[in-house]
Amino acid sequence: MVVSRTATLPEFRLEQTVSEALAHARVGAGSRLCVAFSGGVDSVAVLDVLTRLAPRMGFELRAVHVHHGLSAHADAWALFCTRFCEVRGVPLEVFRVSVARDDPDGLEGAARRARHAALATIETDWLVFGHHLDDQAETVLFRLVRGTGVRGAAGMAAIVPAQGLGAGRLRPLLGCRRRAILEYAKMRGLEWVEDDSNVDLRFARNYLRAVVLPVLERGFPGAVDSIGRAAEIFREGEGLLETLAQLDRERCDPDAEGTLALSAVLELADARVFNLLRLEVHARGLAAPSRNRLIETLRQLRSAPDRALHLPLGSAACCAYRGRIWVERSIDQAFEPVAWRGETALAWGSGQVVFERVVGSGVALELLSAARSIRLAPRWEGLAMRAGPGRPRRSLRKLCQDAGLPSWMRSRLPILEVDGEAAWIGGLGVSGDHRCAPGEPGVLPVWRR
Ligand SMILES: Nc1ncnc2c1ncn2[C@@H]1O[C@H](COP(=O)(O)OP(=O)(O)OP(=O)(O)O)[C@@H](O)[C@H]1O
Repeated sequence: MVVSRTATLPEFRLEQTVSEALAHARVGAGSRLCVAFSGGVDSVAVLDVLTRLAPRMGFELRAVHVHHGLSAHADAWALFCTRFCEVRGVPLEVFRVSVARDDPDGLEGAARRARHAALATIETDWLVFGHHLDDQAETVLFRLVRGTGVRGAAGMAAIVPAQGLGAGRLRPLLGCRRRAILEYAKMRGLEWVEDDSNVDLRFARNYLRAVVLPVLERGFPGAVDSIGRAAEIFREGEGLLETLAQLDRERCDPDAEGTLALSAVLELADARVFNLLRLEVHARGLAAPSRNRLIETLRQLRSAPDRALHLPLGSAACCAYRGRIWVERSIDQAFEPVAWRGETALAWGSGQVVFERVVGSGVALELLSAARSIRLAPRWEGLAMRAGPGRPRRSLRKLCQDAGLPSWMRSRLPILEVDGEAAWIGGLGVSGDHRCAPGEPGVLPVWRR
């Protein structure tokens, strides 16, 4: 969505901005909206506008307030939110979260994480936030000074459609200046609360908001608008880079396991390899790797394309083995056993294991139906398996050596454990004792990394 920006904002303009954003997101009769309601002026303004639009547009409206329990005023804010919503007949839910004071991300970061985790549990079509253009500029600057790429510099999106089970996210005021929202709130005679932590300059974001941005705007009038516009251009750029990465991915012979042909990857220009690896990392929900790590990874891949490699990429790792390359969560993840009750797929680390129904191959369905316990598990003490019918039982270490699997892969292999026995091992195959006879129905696990 292209964000429309307004310098001065009489009452009707704010309402128009919000209704345009709703129209872009195709919010209409029957849509469920839930305002993330802090009680601050931004979410107060959003909730006020939406309360007036709801009867006209026919959407359902409610609100949620997250009580962090950090400020001495936290109870008073929750009470304010409750009253504000009561008067307008908007159902409000108050979530209490606990925030660790010694979190490595700092208090601010930990509170944000706890808030987002609570909001992610809300069942609604759209979560609506009060972020505005000044917030956008602050976010972009914050990321730039801390180090970011095109995705980070794109700041926040006005519309983030729902993915999977989660709600979509709407920021209908993203094109409005903070002062225009204040003006609106005063004109409507609204009340709001001021978060005392917003003035604490020890917090990096507050310092940017209260000190850096005003100085910048004095020297460069229009700086906030320019940063907002740049963010939109970065967002377009991000979309194009993603498209390019997807095209490159297709050229690199992707297989069902999510691995790519290393030779095809190495034919790409360096910047395209970095772009492709960034997409692979992002697709697994992991933090973007630093540029230095990407440069080092590519250097090693180019200098030893035949070696089994496990190269750190921040919270991810780039793995190369027998001409294939893939990205996965870095080695320090813990793999926990998980029961299989016939699901079509189970998560495994940053990937998953998909269970395909087959005939004449895979694990015999008859054995699975008669089993008392079936789990997907990491290796266990004394684990042994026959690589084929009539073959000797071999330890996991020996099986991996026979198959040329590097030792760093052993701890992460998914194993289908049927009544305490390995029936299938990811990367190695189906056990000779569990294999399906020709013409018989079977289940073939496929490990997508
Ligand atoms: N305690 C809260 N409960 C519910 N919603 C909240 C709360 N705090 C903030 N929000 C929502 O998040 C929006 C942005 O708030 P604020 O600018 O304080 O957070 P931020 O930390 O800068 O942003 P973000 O959480 O998106 O990173 C608010 O307008 C509101 O919609």
